[in-house]
Amino acid sequence: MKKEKIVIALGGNALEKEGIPATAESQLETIRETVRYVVDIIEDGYQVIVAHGNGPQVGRIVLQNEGAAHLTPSLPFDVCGAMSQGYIGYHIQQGIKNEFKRRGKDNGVISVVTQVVVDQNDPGFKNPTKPIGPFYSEEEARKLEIEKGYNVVEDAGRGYRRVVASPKPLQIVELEGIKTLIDTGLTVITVGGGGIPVIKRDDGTLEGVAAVIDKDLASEKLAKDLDADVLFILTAVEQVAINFNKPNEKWLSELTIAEAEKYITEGHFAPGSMLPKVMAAVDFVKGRPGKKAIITSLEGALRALQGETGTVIIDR
Ligand SMILES: Nc1ncnc2c1ncn2[C@@H]1O[C@H](COP(=O)(O)OP(=O)(O)O)[C@@H](O)[C@H]1O
Ligand SMILES: NC(=O)OP(=O)(O)O
Repeated sequence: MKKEKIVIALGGNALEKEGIPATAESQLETIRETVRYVVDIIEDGYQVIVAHGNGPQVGRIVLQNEGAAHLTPSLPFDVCGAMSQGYIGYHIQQGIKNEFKRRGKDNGVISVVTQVVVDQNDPGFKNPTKPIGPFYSEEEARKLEIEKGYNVVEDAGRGYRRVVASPKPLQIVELEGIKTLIDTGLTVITVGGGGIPVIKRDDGTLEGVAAVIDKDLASEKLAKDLDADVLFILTAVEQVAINFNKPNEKWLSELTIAEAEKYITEGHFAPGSMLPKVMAAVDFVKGRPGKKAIITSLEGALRALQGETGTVIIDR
C-alpha cells in the first residue's frame, strides 16, 4: 500500500520550552525529545516532511546583530531568517539522525534552505502581526519603540513582543528540488520559519525582504504543492477548543469547514496563535475530499493519526 504523505508543522513548544533560558543547547535538548515523536511517525510507515517555526529564534538573531553593530556590520533581516532556518534545520536533522541511530537504523534526513515568494504589496507589510524574539515588560517595549522603531504588541497576557510583517506565502521556490529529495526516500525539512521571504522582481529575479512568513500557512502551501494526504499541525494543545480558557470551553474532535468558518467569524481562535492553524487547516481540506488536517500536540501525534485524539478538519 502507498504510504500516506504527511507534512508536519512543528510549533514553538517543539523547539523550546517555556521558562528555560533560550540557548542553542536547550533548543537541541528539546528537539531531542521532539524528534522521537517524528521518528515514531516515520517508523509507523508514513512519509514525513517537516516544517517548523522560527519566531523566537529569528528575533534573537536580529538582537545579536544589533548588539554587535559596533564591531561588525549587521546582517539584513532576510539573512537573519535564513540563519534561523539553517540552525533549527541543523538541530532537527541531527536530532532525527541520532534518534534513528539510537534505534539501530540509518535513515537519511536533509534540511533545505527554502525561499518562499511573497507579494511586495501584501497588506501584511503595512500591518505587522508576527511576534518575534523575547518577551519584554511594557517599559522595555516602549523604550524599544522609541529607540529602535520596533512595532511592539501585548501578546496574550504574557508580555510585550516585537512584531514584524507576515505576508502570505505564494510560491515555494525550491519545490521541485524538495520533491526530488522526497522521492529518494529522505526525510526532508523545509519551509523552516515559513521560508525565507523573497519578492520576485519584474525580470523574474528574487530578492529577500524583511518579514517572517507564518509557518502554518507555509506548511499548508507545501502540503498542497506536494499533494500530501495530511497536514499535521503539532502545537502545545491536544485539541482545538471553542470558548478557549472560558468556563464553557469545549474541546473539538472534529471540525467541518462550515463549523470552522463559523467559529472563526465568532472569534474563537486567537489571531497569531490558533487562528492561522485553523485557517491553514481549512485551506488545505476545502474542496478536497479525502484530505485531512489534524491539529494536536506532539504527545498526541501518533494517537491522532490513529483517530484517537486531536482535532480533525475535513471537508464533508
Ligand atoms: N481556540 C483555541 N483552542 C486551543 N488553543 C488555543 C485557542 N486559541 C488560542 N489557543 C492557544 O494557541 C496556542 C497555539 O499557538 P502558538 O503557541 O502560537 O503555536 P505554535 O505551536 O505554532 O508556537 C495553544 O497552545 C493555545 O494556548
Ligand atoms: N515563522 C513562524 O510562524 O514562526 P513561529 O511559529 O515561531 O511563530
